[in-house]
Amino acid sequence: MLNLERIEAGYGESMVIRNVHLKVEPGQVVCLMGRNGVGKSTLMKTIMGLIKPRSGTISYCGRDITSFTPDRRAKAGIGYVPQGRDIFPQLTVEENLLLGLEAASDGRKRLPESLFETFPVLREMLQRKGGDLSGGQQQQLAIARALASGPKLLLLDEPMEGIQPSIVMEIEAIIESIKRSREIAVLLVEQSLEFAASIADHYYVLDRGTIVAKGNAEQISEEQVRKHLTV
Ligand SMILES: Nc1ncnc2c1ncn2[C@@H]1O[C@H](COP(=O)(O)OP(=O)(O)OP(=O)(O)O)[C@@H](O)[C@H]1O
Repeated sequence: MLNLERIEAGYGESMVIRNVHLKVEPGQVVCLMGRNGVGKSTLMKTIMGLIKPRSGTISYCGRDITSFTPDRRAKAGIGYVPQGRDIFPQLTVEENLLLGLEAASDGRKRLPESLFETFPVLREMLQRKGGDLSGGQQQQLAIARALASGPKLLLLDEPMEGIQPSIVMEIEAIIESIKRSREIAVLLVEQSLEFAASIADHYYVLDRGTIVAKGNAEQISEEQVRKHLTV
């Protein structure tokens, strides 16, 4: 459903992403791994349309979306949770969630009930300011906001970063439940090899902007980890 071919992207003169080919099939969880600073977030932003690739093509559900604005990509069914969450701290939880609905292509105006089944804590906090939530709750809000519009592909950039261990398990459980439904494909930037190996159908390892390893999650080898993932 998502197909990147020969993607090159960067900032100004500096080229960060080089010749990246990557695929996500419907309902799959695909993990993107790599050390800090190798270009994972840059690649996610390029998929979402926040950075224009210098060359290459991005197709989604058989359509070339390389020239689409981020807004059009969201309407086409791509949800994005950036690194650092990016919720609106001054708005209530409900207002944050309603903003997520703007990307809905089916014109829905109400938050789906299923959202609160997945994130019961958010129902209790609907009138609280986003900024008053804990880090883990903000992350849940950011994921829920991206899911509110009913995307078919969810881009999750390091959702466990900076979150206390007990909440990490909750976020992992949410990603597992998304996977079980097989209705939404997930491209997940993840540092924990253990979680990546347990959840991913496929993985890609990025090193200095290039894909240096890929395969089924059970194929991740000790050697690849040593070479490309440990600092
Ligand atoms: N806005 C920007 N302008 C210029 N260079 C940038 C910008 N954002 C990131 N970079 C550079 O691009 C490279 C890749 O950064 P990126 O954030 O994509 O890496 P990453 O793999 O996601 O790392 P991390 O895990 O630390 O977030 C780094 O060298 C970084 O300094």
